[in-house]
Order: sequence, then C-alpha cells, then structure tokens
Amino acid sequence: MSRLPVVEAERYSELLHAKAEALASCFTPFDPPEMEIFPSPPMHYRMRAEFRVWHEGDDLYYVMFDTDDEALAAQQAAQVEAEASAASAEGSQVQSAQGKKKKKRNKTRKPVKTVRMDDYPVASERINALMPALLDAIRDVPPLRHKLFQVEFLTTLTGEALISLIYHRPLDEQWETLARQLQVDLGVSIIGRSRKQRLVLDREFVFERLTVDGQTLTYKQVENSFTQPNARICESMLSWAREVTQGIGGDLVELYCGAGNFTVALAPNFRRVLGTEISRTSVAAGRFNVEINRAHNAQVERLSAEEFSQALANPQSPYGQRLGLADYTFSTVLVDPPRAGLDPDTLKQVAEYDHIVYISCNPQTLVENLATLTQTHRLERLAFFDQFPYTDHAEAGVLLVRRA
Ligand SMILES: C[S@@+](CC[C@H](N)C(=O)[O-])C[C@H]1O[C@@H](n2cnc3c(N)ncnc32)[C@H](O)[C@@H]1O
Repeated sequence: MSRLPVVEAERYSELLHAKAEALASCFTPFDPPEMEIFPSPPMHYRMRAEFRVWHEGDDLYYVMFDTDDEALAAQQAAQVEAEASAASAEGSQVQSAQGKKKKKRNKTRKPVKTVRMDDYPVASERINALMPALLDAIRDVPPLRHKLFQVEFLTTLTGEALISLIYHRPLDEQWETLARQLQVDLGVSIIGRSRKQRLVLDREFVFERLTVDGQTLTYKQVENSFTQPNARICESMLSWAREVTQGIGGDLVELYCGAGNFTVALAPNFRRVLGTEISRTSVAAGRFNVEINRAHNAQVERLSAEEFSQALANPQSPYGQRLGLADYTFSTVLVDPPRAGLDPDTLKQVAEYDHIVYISCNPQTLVENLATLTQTHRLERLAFFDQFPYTDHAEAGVLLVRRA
C-alpha cells in the first residue's frame, strides 16, 4: 500500500465519510455519542513538507519514499542519504574504496522505491510555488547544491515561508553569502544545517495566525519542532476544544502542550491554565505564544508527563513547589500525546480529573486508553478531524466526563 497521499479532490467527500465510518466503529464498545466530522480542505492542506534531494548529472529533483513499512522507510532514507552523498560529489569520477564498499553493501538491501516529486498537491500553495523556484535557483550554483540531501518547508496561512537546507558537508562563508541572496530572491527565511552545524540566516520561526471561534490567535512556530501540519484542521480542533470546555470553569492542566497551541486557545474558558511539555524549544515558543496572545492566566512549564504525575502526587516536592501546584484546583485535563498514547502512570493520573479532553493522532492507542478511562468516565463528545486526507491516519478528539 502507498504511504504517499494521492489527491482525489472529486472523491474527497466519499473518502472522508468512509474513513469516518471506520473510525466510528472503533468506539462502539464505549457507548459513544454521534461522531462530529471535521473535513479538511481537499488540497493544499499541509503547511509543512520535507523531501530528499536526488542528484542526477546536472539535474536535481525532490523525492519521497513510498512504503507502508516504517522500518523500511527509515532504511531507505539512510540508503538514499548515502547515495545522494556519493552522487553529489559532483565532477568526481573516482570513487573512494569506502564508497565502493558502501555501494556493495547496499545491493543486499531491498530496492529503494523513491517517487519523484515535482509538485506535492497536499502541501500548501506556497510550498508548491517554492519547490521549483528553489531548484531553479540552486541548480547551477554548486556551493548551494553540493551535497544538499534534504529540504524542509514550513509555511503559514499568512504566506510566510521558512526553508531548511540540509547538507552532507560543513557550510562556509561562501554558502552563507549565496544563501542570503537566495532568501531575498525567494522571499523566505533560510536555515542551513549539516552535522553539528545550524546556520539561521534570518529567523528560525514563522508566525501562524489561526482563527478560533472568530478570534485570531498568533502562534510562533519554530523550525524542526512539533506543529499541527494541517492549519485549517488545527483551527477546527481548537474551536471544538474551546466549545466542549465552555462553562466548565476551574483550572486546566495540559500535558504534551507543544508550543501552547491549545493552551492559548482554551485560556478564556478557565481561571488558570498550566501547560506542560518536554521539548525545550516548544516550551520557549509556548511561553512566547502565551505572552503574545495575552493569555495572562496561562503558564507553560518544561516537564514530562511522567514528571508531572510525580509532582502532582507530591505537591510539596521541589517540582510541585516550583509549579505552585498547591494553588491550582484542576477541573479538567487536556492531553494530546504522541502516537504511543498515555503511559500507565499518566493514564492513572488523567482518570483523577472530572473532565478529560483527549486529542489523539492514533485511534488504536486512544481506544486502548479509553478501555481504562471509561470505567470512571462517560464518553460525552467524539470528533473526527481529517488531519491527513487520502491516508488511513485519523485524528480524534473526545470529551470524557466523570460518571455520577
Ligand atoms: C502530538 S504533539 C502535540 C503538541 C500540541 N498539543 C499541539 O497541538 O501542537 C505531542 C507533544 O508531546 C511532546 N512530548 C512527547 N513525549 C512527552 C512526554 N513524555 N512528556 C511531555 N511531553 C511529551 C512532544 O514534544 C510534542 O510537543
């Protein structure tokens, strides 16, 4: 099966409803309410995309890997990286003994299935415009194309764009001078990366503006850190979460809060909000986003979900005191974990709140966690957000309320 989404805009509605039906059937053991369905735009919905760069003689183009096997995809990535590195040693017809050895080893691996990507209809229009423009601008400029093996695009609804160029060689002053000109020519910000090197020429972030329930929220999104890929679906998720928590009051704790995506949007519904997150970069962006959106009742702290469970169990511990846990009265928890879902301690802790909002990018682990949570809580709201059209992946949201 193909991992790469194939856009079939005219069939989008049919595919959406088939996926919704399959998803809804996962929740039947939990006596669910009717599932709310939030469609994506049928095209140009992904605000970020990354491609490998394939060098072929004087030409270069983007490729992606097409397999449903994650391990194979990772292996292919490593293989193509090695090959791209060898191929981009342009002009050199002499292969090193090491290079020959590498090539021989690769022959024993499964064949790489790479797909040439001249455009990417699921990605934003800005990414589609930048894809050929970037290649045209660097094709005949050896210092910019030499050993370039990956390109990452991060764009926004407001039209901002940041491009990361990733190399198998150290970046020097000549690269920097030419990349600075490239920024101007393309109207983007550029970051150059190679082993142990990260050159931020202008800035390492973009500003996204999302409309939530008629209100515009501004989010700093930093390169190479988590952001919801589908901006319109993100707006739907934020509006839904705001609606289902309206009138609850009390305090909200959020685990896995990233750069404060939900923290900022839900702050008006609560007396105070505490967002927690493990990534240093996301925590810094989260604090910035709290400030810029004047969510003065919210704070973002760096700690893992596991550490938070420990702190909550002992509010007088150093962590508990630093967070001021004794001053909170949490009525609600919002979790938005990675695909693995909640670890056993976090699951136990989450069951302690009267209201649970669970946003999940993996229905399988959500269902596993619901088997525990529905022993104490009833499933009050259920939503399907089509974050990843034309794939089997589904994003779901549930509201659980403690049983009387
Ligand atoms: C699916 S993302 C959600 C981020 C955020 N809610 C949003 O909407 O952008 C999951 C987040 O969990 C963070 N994370 C992963 N493992 C964690 C852990 N054990 N404790 C706390 N945060 C974790 C990741 O850094 C990532 O930001």
